Amino acid sequence: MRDPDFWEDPLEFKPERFLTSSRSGQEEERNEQAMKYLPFGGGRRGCPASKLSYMALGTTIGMMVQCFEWRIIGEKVNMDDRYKCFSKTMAHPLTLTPVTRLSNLELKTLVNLQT
Ligand code: HEM
Repeated sequence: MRDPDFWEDPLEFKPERFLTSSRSGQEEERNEQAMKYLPFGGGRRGCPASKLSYMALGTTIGMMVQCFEWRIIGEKVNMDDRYKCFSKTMAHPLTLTPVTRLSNLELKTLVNLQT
């Protein structure tokens, strides 16, 4: 994932690196980018729910951050990784404890708004 042969500044958080131009003549660049980032697989057996998931992810992550403080064990997250089958995974699985930021009343209101 963080291989400098494939990524410029591999250790920097740069989500804009996945933005591609929609202008014609950039198809090769778009295809290359598409093969670098494959959270939903690709081709005929790629995830059929990728668009649904992208829509849900923003809300889900937003609520996780807004409603909970995520406590870790220790001072900082160990980002070492290792290969597991075909993909990389965390060498030391992350354990988090969610601590609500909201009062019970606020939580109930939020749940009611969503149903
Ligand atoms: C963040 C959420 C999700 C991720 C990261 C994800 C990722 C994946 C990946 C990597 C594959 C294998 C693709 C391949 O072999 O090339 C896959 C397949 C599949 N996913 Fe998802 N998926 C997500 C959500 C969902 C949801 C919400 C559904 C259903 C509502 C779903 C339904 C499927 C199905 C049916 C397949 C099998 C497609 C096939 O074999 O033809 N996925 N998904």
